[in-house]
Amino acid sequence: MCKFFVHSLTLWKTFLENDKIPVEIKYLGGIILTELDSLWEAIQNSFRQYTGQVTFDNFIAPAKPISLSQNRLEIELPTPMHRDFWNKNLTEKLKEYVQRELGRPVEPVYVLTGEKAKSPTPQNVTGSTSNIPLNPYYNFETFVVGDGNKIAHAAALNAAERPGYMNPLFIYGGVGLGKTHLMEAIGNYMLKINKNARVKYVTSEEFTNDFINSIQKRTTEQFREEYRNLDLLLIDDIQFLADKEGTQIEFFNTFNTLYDQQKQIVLTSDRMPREIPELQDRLVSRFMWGMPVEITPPDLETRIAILRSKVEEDHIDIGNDTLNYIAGQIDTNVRELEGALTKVQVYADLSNEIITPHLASRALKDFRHSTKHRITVDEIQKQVASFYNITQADIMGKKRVKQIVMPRQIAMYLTRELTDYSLPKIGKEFGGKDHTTVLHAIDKIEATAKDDSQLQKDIHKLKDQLQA
Ligand SMILES: Nc1ncnc2c1ncn2[C@@H]1O[C@H](COP(=O)(O)OP(=O)(O)OP(=O)(O)O)[C@@H](O)[C@H]1O
Repeated sequence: MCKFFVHSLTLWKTFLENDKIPVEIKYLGGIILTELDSLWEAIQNSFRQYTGQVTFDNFIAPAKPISLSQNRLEIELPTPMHRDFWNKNLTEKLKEYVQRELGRPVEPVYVLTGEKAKSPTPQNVTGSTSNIPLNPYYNFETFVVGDGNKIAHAAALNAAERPGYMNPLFIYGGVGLGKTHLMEAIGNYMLKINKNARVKYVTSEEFTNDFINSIQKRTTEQFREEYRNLDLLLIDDIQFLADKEGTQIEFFNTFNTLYDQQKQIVLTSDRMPREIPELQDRLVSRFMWGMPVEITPPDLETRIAILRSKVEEDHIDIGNDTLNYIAGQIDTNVRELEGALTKVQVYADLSNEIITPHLASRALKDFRHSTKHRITVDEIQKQVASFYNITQADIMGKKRVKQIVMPRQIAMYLTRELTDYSLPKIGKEFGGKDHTTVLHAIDKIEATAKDDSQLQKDIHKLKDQLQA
């Protein structure tokens, strides 16, 4: 980079900072990336893993970051419905991702195109000690009970009414099926009964960050004080503790302290405790002490009931025939179902038409295509494991025997082929392996398959099964 250019950048940076807009500028092969650009790119990548394609295309892609200051991120959205959707479904994840990227909490502010920013509306819950405030919408009243979630719902209600009785409550299941909703419902219930209840909701990544920060700042005593004096500890996505040995030890001690005091612990995960790779046996066994409960995808009737409850709540005028149509199109997960409903509303609003099944079919015309091809790493691992008669834990573990190494490499290869995961992300999903291990696995399978017709057939069969 020439001297003059560096000087100009420095001046520009100084100018922006003096104007109280701290902006980090990076020069990447001819493109100037501000802190905001690179932050937004990282956030979009995280959302890509979290939501389905439809939600991403319709709600995340149209959002534009406008400015970033010490504690405020301004985002422009095209319609009020987009703002509602972000408020209801994406804000907490956004805050979590920003905190992870910047290492500081930032409050998002949504601005509609052509509208000036209003002050942020933090949703803090009185009495909660959480870093992440509970979402007041996630309560038992708004949770629709159906076949796939009735046991989990009953167990969650029981944990809320009789804390410590069934401990821990471990809720597991696929993406967007209501695990966080149920978990936070327990917290909201407890705070309704007693507004001074000490409730803490964090993701396992945040627990890890808090722990690491406390070591760095020499405040582990404070950390322990905070996590071990609670009435209710809610930890979301516990599977991400997988390869974090030190954090697992700390969590083990936190768990024991709360458990001994009969304080309720609620954990969610995308899989059963024993299927979480590299989770210490003593944690696996503790997670099984209470009652692991699964949430499975909702059947058609439950999906229709969920849509009805959403439109009633938001006072939206949509006929049952349209709701039935939407519910028939989306059988992936409830987050996608909500996304589809909002998409139909936005479409009707923009085209100034009333909502009918025909309009819904136009609005959702790309939906089937985009959801059908969304395959998860979990599905790939399970499918490959059962194909080769080994377990998912073998696929994610470290055993070097031949019967396991090859299927593991095939699973990594298929993940690269069938998802948009990066090499480091694949490594993480396979029990915290390095990206070079993943690259080696992919190269190995590609090279072997060239001359091995049986391997080619196996890969084809697996792909067909996964895409069916
Ligand atoms: N049974 C239900 N009734 C009403 N709303 C539901 C139900 N199940 C899920 N939802 C809604 O679907 C959306 C996704 O749910 P939630 O975030 O709890 O899923 P999750 O299982 O935690 O997903 P992830 O694994 O991606 O974190 C939320 O807006 C939630 O309110």
